[in-house]
Amino acid sequence: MFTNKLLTLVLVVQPGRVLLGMKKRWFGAGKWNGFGGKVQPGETIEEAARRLFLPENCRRKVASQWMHKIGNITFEFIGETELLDTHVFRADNYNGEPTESDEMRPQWFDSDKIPFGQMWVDDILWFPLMLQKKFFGYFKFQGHDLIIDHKLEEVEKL
Ligand SMILES: CNc1cc(N2CCN(C)CC2)nc(N)n1
Repeated sequence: MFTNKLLTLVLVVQPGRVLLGMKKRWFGAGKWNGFGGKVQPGETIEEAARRLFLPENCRRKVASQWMHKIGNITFEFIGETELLDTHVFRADNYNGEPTESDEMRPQWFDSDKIPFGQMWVDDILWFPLMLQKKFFGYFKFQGHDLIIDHKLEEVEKL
């Protein structure tokens, strides 16, 4: 019935600010979001998260525990048989200078000025959880802007 697409999402949360990127094309274009994409065959979810977040020249220099898993959100879109199994990471010790790519335009936001009006509508629901706990989420979407059902629970372990 459903197939599962493995995706990553990396958020950099520092005291008083969060790094987001404006998606410039394809799925989710025009929305601020964390950084991520598809997990390729043969790589782990963590490897994909690093590959998609860190530029090539930084990967070797960054320790593996540099990012840690904080959430797992499954997105279902009515009428589609592919679930988006999104693994969320935090990379708080990031002290690089984010650079624009053809996919994303990075920008720092004050924690109390997150642009939820220009983000996926689920984000306002789970962002508060990512600050201190780990969480499981499930969001059923009608189109791209309407959540018709969702579950969200904090967990000790993912
Ligand atoms: C459908 N709602 C979504 C999708 C989403 N995605 C889906 C696609 N990904 C590559 C990145 C993350 N991210 C958020 N924050 N909300």
